[in-house]
Amino acid sequence: MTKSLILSQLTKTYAGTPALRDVALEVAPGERVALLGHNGAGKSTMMKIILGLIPYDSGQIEVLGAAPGSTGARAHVAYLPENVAFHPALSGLEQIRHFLRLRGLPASGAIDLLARVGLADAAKRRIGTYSKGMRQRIGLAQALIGQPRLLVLDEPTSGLDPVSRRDFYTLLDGLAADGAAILLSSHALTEVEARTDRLVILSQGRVVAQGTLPDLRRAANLSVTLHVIPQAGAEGKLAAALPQGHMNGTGLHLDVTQNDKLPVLSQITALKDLVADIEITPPSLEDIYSHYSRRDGQ
Ligand SMILES: Nc1ncnc2c1ncn2[C@@H]1O[C@H](COP(=O)(O)OP(=O)(O)OP(=O)(O)O)[C@@H](O)[C@H]1O
Repeated sequence: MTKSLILSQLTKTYAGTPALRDVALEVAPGERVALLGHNGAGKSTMMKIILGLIPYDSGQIEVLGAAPGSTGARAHVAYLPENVAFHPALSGLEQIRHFLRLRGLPASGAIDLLARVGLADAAKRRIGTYSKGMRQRIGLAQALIGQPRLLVLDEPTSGLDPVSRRDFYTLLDGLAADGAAILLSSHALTEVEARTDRLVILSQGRVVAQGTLPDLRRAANLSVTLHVIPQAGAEGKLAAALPQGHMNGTGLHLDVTQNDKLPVLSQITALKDLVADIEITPPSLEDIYSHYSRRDGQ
């Protein structure tokens, strides 16, 4: 399948300070990819290069089979910047009509776009009276103009409440199901874990990990937490049988490596007269993210 976005060996330096180093990344049609990274990791720089807003030093980049910023690429790429700013005196409807006219499209499509982002009722109110989440949704309506085939979204859910976030991801699911490729940056690890297909972790301008969450979890080989809840009165015997753990208020806590997980679990199951229950907690995305960021000297 032809990829919607291909970056290879992409390098960018600002006045001697490297912002992207040898970055390789591909996004396929219908794929939702989350770009994660600490402040200053290079996420916005990568997005601006994809949009053709700033030049890069070396490497290759193909956006929908064309050069970034070329007419061919721009016709089908949508961008939602981190801080969207609109004219406060215009209503939502006037603003979207204006964007449609700029793209040479009929202004009559504005109300449908506003309805898709849940702003139909507020369409005639001035943007100056909108909440931050509503302004973000105007930005999203603007990004949906012209049925884009690649969406580049810089922290699109920052400032949105939980219900608006869920609605936003539902909208993205529909776009991806129709074949749009989506690249979004975020610091909200839990939500991207659930709502995207692949994670790319940038650290100091380098891609330090990419894959599905299970891929990253396996590669990071972080420990799994086991919480063993003793039968009433069996706390002492359980602690003696599993000296590698430590007792806390509700049970015995053990951190085990992936390799030790099954042997330790069978050791615990053999103690069934002492054990009431076991809870197994795999490493979270936060743990995995810190692991890769630390590995790169953070
Ligand atoms: N115009 C610029 N001139 C000089 N340095 C810049 C410029 N823009 C970005 N940088 C530097 O490039 C690096 C990458 O910045 P970038 O904004 O791409 O990071 P980011 O991952 O988007 O960060 P954040 O999560 O804070 O938005 C940082 O060290 C930043 O200081």
